[in-house]
Amino acid sequence: MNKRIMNAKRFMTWPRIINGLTISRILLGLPIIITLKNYNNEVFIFLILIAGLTDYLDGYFARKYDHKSAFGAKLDPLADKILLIGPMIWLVHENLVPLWAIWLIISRELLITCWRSGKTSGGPASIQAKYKTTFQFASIILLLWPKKWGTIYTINIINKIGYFSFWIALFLTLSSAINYIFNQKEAHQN
Ligand SMILES: O=P(O)(O)OC[C@H](O)CO
Repeated sequence: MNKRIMNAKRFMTWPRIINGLTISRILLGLPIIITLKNYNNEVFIFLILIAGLTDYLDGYFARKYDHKSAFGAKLDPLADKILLIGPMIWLVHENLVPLWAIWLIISRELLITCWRSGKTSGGPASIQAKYKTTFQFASIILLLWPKKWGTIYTINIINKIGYFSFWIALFLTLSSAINYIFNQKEAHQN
Protein backbone atom coordinates (compact mmCIF):
# COMPACT_ATOMS: atom_id res chain seq x y z
CA MET A 1 0.00 0.00 0.00
CA ASN A 2 1.13 3.54 -0.76
CA LYS A 3 3.15 4.91 2.21
CA ARG A 4 1.22 8.20 2.26
CA ILE A 5 -2.12 6.39 2.44
CA MET A 6 -0.79 4.19 5.23
CA ASN A 7 0.39 7.24 7.19
CA ALA A 8 -2.96 8.95 6.66
CA LYS A 9 -4.75 5.81 7.86
CA ARG A 10 -2.56 5.69 10.98
CA PHE A 11 -3.35 9.35 11.69
CA MET A 12 -7.11 9.02 11.14
CA THR A 13 -7.87 6.92 14.20
CA TRP A 14 -11.45 6.83 15.51
CA PRO A 15 -10.72 8.92 18.65
CA ARG A 16 -9.19 11.60 16.40
CA ILE A 17 -12.15 11.52 14.01
CA ILE A 18 -14.63 11.71 16.90
CA ASN A 19 -12.85 14.62 18.63
CA GLY A 20 -12.32 16.26 15.23
CA LEU A 21 -16.08 16.21 14.63
CA THR A 22 -16.69 17.74 18.06
CA ILE A 23 -14.06 20.45 17.53
CA SER A 24 -15.47 21.25 14.07
CA ARG A 25 -18.77 21.98 15.83
CA ILE A 26 -17.01 24.51 18.07
CA LEU A 27 -15.36 26.13 15.04
CA LEU A 28 -18.72 26.42 13.25
CA GLY A 29 -19.85 28.75 16.06
CA LEU A 30 -18.08 31.76 14.50
CA PRO A 31 -19.36 31.54 10.88
CA ILE A 32 -22.80 30.88 12.36
CA ILE A 33 -22.73 34.19 14.26
CA ILE A 34 -21.47 35.99 11.15
CA THR A 35 -24.32 34.64 9.00
CA LEU A 36 -26.83 35.76 11.62
CA LYS A 37 -25.30 39.24 11.82
CA ASN A 38 -25.63 39.46 8.02
CA TYR A 39 -29.25 38.21 8.19
CA ASN A 40 -28.24 35.34 5.93
CA ASN A 41 -30.61 32.87 7.58
CA GLU A 42 -30.49 30.40 4.67
CA VAL A 43 -26.74 29.80 5.15
CA PHE A 44 -27.27 29.88 8.93
CA ILE A 45 -29.74 26.97 8.71
CA PHE A 46 -27.33 25.05 6.48
CA LEU A 47 -24.41 25.54 8.92
CA ILE A 48 -26.38 24.74 12.05
CA LEU A 49 -27.69 21.55 10.45
CA ILE A 50 -24.10 20.51 9.65
CA ALA A 51 -23.23 21.24 13.30
CA GLY A 52 -26.19 19.11 14.38
CA LEU A 53 -24.96 16.31 12.14
CA THR A 54 -21.50 16.40 13.75
CA ASP A 55 -23.26 16.14 17.13
CA TYR A 56 -25.05 13.01 15.98
CA LEU A 57 -22.00 11.47 14.27
CA ASP A 58 -19.47 11.93 17.08
CA GLY A 59 -21.81 10.16 19.50
CA TYR A 60 -22.65 7.48 16.94
CA PHE A 61 -18.99 6.67 16.19
CA ALA A 62 -18.04 6.77 19.88
CA ARG A 63 -20.72 4.15 20.62
CA LYS A 64 -20.18 2.05 17.51
CA TYR A 65 -16.39 1.79 17.87
CA ASP A 66 -16.46 1.86 21.67
CA HIS A 67 -14.37 5.02 22.00
CA LYS A 68 -16.21 6.69 24.84
CA SER A 69 -13.82 8.74 26.96
CA ALA A 70 -14.00 11.15 29.88
CA PHE A 71 -12.47 13.81 27.64
CA GLY A 72 -15.14 13.23 24.98
CA ALA A 73 -17.90 13.25 27.61
CA LYS A 74 -16.72 16.72 28.71
CA LEU A 75 -15.91 18.14 25.27
CA ASP A 76 -19.13 17.12 23.48
CA PRO A 77 -21.60 19.06 25.71
CA LEU A 78 -19.17 21.99 25.88
CA ALA A 79 -19.10 22.12 22.06
CA ASP A 80 -22.92 22.23 21.99
CA LYS A 81 -22.92 25.12 24.47
CA ILE A 82 -20.26 27.13 22.61
CA LEU A 83 -22.17 26.58 19.36
CA LEU A 84 -25.64 27.46 20.64
CA ILE A 85 -24.88 30.41 22.94
CA GLY A 86 -24.33 32.79 19.97
CA PRO A 87 -27.68 32.03 18.25
CA MET A 88 -29.44 32.21 21.65
CA ILE A 89 -28.07 35.71 22.28
CA TRP A 90 -29.23 36.54 18.75
CA LEU A 91 -32.77 35.44 19.64
CA VAL A 92 -32.76 38.10 22.39
CA HIS A 93 -31.27 40.67 20.01
CA GLU A 94 -34.17 40.02 17.62
CA ASN A 95 -36.74 40.20 20.49
CA LEU A 96 -37.83 36.63 19.80
CA VAL A 97 -37.37 35.39 23.37
CA PRO A 98 -36.97 37.20 26.72
CA LEU A 99 -33.51 38.03 28.04
CA TRP A 100 -34.21 36.42 31.43
CA ALA A 101 -34.88 33.04 29.79
CA ILE A 102 -31.54 33.09 27.96
CA TRP A 103 -29.83 34.22 31.16
CA LEU A 104 -31.27 31.16 32.91
CA ILE A 105 -30.08 28.86 30.11
CA ILE A 106 -26.55 30.31 29.97
CA SER A 107 -26.24 30.22 33.77
CA ARG A 108 -27.36 26.58 33.81
CA GLU A 109 -24.89 25.65 31.06
CA LEU A 110 -22.01 27.29 32.96
CA LEU A 111 -23.04 25.63 36.21
CA ILE A 112 -23.24 22.15 34.65
CA THR A 113 -19.90 22.66 32.87
CA CYS A 114 -18.40 23.45 36.28
CA TRP A 115 -20.12 20.38 37.82
CA ARG A 116 -18.88 18.18 34.97
CA SER A 117 -15.28 19.43 35.19
CA GLY A 118 -15.00 17.84 38.62
CA LYS A 119 -16.13 14.39 37.41
CA THR A 120 -13.42 11.84 36.65
CA SER A 121 -15.92 9.97 34.43
CA GLY A 122 -16.55 13.18 32.50
CA GLY A 123 -20.16 13.33 33.75
CA PRO A 124 -21.73 11.77 30.62
CA ALA A 125 -24.83 13.52 29.28
CA SER A 126 -28.19 12.22 30.50
CA ILE A 127 -31.01 11.30 28.09
CA GLN A 128 -32.99 14.28 29.37
CA ALA A 129 -30.07 16.61 28.63
CA LYS A 130 -29.80 15.19 25.12
CA TYR A 131 -33.49 16.04 24.56
CA LYS A 132 -32.76 19.47 26.00
CA THR A 133 -30.05 20.08 23.40
CA THR A 134 -32.30 18.75 20.61
CA PHE A 135 -35.07 21.17 21.63
CA GLN A 136 -32.56 24.03 21.85
CA PHE A 137 -31.38 23.25 18.30
CA ALA A 138 -34.96 22.85 17.00
CA SER A 139 -36.30 26.05 18.57
CA ILE A 140 -33.38 28.13 17.27
CA ILE A 141 -33.84 26.74 13.75
CA LEU A 142 -37.62 27.25 13.73
CA LEU A 143 -37.48 30.75 15.25
CA LEU A 144 -34.84 31.84 12.73
CA TRP A 145 -36.42 30.08 9.76
CA PRO A 146 -35.66 32.07 6.55
CA LYS A 147 -38.51 34.33 5.44
CA LYS A 148 -37.91 33.23 1.83
CA TRP A 149 -38.66 29.61 2.66
CA GLY A 150 -42.44 29.84 2.85
CA THR A 151 -45.48 32.09 2.79
CA ILE A 152 -46.22 34.56 5.62
CA TYR A 153 -48.76 32.04 6.92
CA THR A 154 -46.39 29.02 6.98
CA ILE A 155 -43.50 31.04 8.42
CA ASN A 156 -45.82 32.25 11.16
CA ILE A 157 -46.74 28.67 12.06
CA ILE A 158 -43.08 27.53 11.94
CA ASN A 159 -42.08 30.42 14.23
CA LYS A 160 -44.91 29.59 16.65
CA ILE A 161 -43.77 25.94 16.86
CA GLY A 162 -40.24 27.28 17.44
CA TYR A 163 -41.48 29.53 20.25
CA PHE A 164 -43.33 26.64 21.88
CA SER A 165 -40.22 24.41 21.51
CA PHE A 166 -38.15 27.11 23.15
CA TRP A 167 -40.18 26.86 26.37
CA ILE A 168 -39.87 23.07 26.32
CA ALA A 169 -36.11 23.55 25.85
CA LEU A 170 -36.02 25.94 28.84
CA PHE A 171 -37.95 23.47 30.99
CA LEU A 172 -35.62 20.59 30.00
CA THR A 173 -32.57 22.81 30.49
CA LEU A 174 -33.52 23.50 34.11
CA SER A 175 -34.95 20.09 34.98
CA SER A 176 -31.99 18.17 33.53
CA ALA A 177 -29.62 20.33 35.62
CA ILE A 178 -31.63 19.56 38.77
CA ASN A 179 -31.48 15.84 37.91
CA TYR A 180 -27.70 15.98 37.38
CA ILE A 181 -27.11 17.61 40.72
CA PHE A 182 -29.65 15.77 42.87
CA ASN A 183 -29.96 12.44 41.09
CA GLN A 184 -26.54 11.74 39.62
CA LYS A 185 -27.14 8.01 39.12
CA GLU A 186 -29.54 8.78 36.26
CA ALA A 187 -26.73 9.93 33.98
CA HIS A 188 -26.18 7.47 31.10
CA GLN A 189 -22.85 6.58 29.55
CA ASN A 190 -23.41 7.08 25.82
O1 LIG B 1 -26.84 19.26 29.45
P1 LIG B 1 -25.48 18.77 29.18
O2 LIG B 1 -24.43 19.70 29.60
O3 LIG B 1 -25.27 17.38 29.71
O4 LIG B 1 -25.33 18.66 27.59
C1 LIG B 1 -25.99 17.64 26.89
C2 LIG B 1 -25.35 17.52 25.55
O5 LIG B 1 -25.40 18.74 24.86
C3 LIG B 1 -25.99 16.42 24.74
O6 LIG B 1 -25.27 16.18 23.58
